[in-house]
Amino acid sequence: MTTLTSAPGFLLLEDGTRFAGELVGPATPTVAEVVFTTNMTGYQEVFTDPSYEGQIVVMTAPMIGNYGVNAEDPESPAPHVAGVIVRELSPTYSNWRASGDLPGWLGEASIPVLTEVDTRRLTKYLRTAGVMRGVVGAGEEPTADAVAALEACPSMEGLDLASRVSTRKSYTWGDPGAKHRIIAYDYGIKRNILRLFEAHDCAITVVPSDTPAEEVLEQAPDGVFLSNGPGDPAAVEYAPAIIRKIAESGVPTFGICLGHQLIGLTFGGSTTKMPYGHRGGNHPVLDVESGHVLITSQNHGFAVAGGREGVTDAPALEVTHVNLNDGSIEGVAHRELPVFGVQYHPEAAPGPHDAVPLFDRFLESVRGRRR
Ligand SMILES: NC(=O)CC[C@H](N)C(=O)O
Repeated sequence: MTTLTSAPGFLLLEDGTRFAGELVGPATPTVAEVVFTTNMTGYQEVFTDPSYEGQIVVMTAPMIGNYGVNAEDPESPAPHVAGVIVRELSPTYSNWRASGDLPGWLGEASIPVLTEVDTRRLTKYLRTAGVMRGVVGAGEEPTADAVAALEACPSMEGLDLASRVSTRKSYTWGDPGAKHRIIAYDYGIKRNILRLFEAHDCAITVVPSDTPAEEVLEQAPDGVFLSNGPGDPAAVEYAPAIIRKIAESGVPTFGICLGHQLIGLTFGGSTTKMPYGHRGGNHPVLDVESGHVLITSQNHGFAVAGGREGVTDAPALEVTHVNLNDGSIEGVAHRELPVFGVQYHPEAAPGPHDAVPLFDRFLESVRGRRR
């Protein structure tokens, strides 16, 4: 068990609002966009989800760390969050799966944790004022270097972080003899997506985010997957042209989160930054066709522009899912091509499994195309 050593620390938001806490981990100022997630469990999955690259995550669950960490839960090889803010960081843990403690695991990755923070006040503030950049640092008062670092921190809008986290080399996942061959564009892919494809009898080749469409089509995949990922979707400027070529070839194409947003951009739509995004495991989503409501896992700060009536400037797409809290677009499908995307996370990890059948829906279109 790591002995927790903490010193007074602070969070300073870009509008000057300050929150006091106790800093565990590196004392050098850490700057990033400050967002909150309402997941009650699954902190290791959250911290390793590449879509959280470049973000300091506030956990609204009041105690974090009490079941430790293990080798199976990470969604990628290492944590991606820039920092973590909690009400209480548990000094002890207990779970039959645990192989270590959370502070030690975050410490190894040099990720600061600001604990003893009034996370309820902070979350309510971000919900009203909107998410913004912030700096976490050591001391009772923000130091000059922390303020300077905050001023130099780029805005999330316009940032292409997907290219930063994407694999540099392609790799395979699953049994090479599996029934279906899927090529997955990696903008920041989560392991549970790969696991679910594997469980659906797929062999997956994961390719870098800028792989030319021709290279993918040459391999005659049964389906193409566009992954989740961090940053501003509109900043991944090379992606829409690639996706258009793949989609127009008739290969079934499925996108999750960033992948879904890129489908929106490919067919003429735009994306907008949301005031505070959707992050958590309890977001109600209406499946427009069936009228069923799914409780979904979410993690995004941008959305495809439009609403239930349609995707703005993209008449080729129909809206298949909408968020019941704010009416935002949660799913789109191409009216003629076998292409669809969802804003939420059917792979969960963490979160509810209501939407897992979407993988079957994708594989139905894959099978439909095979002779
Ligand atoms: N999980 C994701 O793929 C997130 C997509 C995008 N980075 C957003 O914040 O909206």
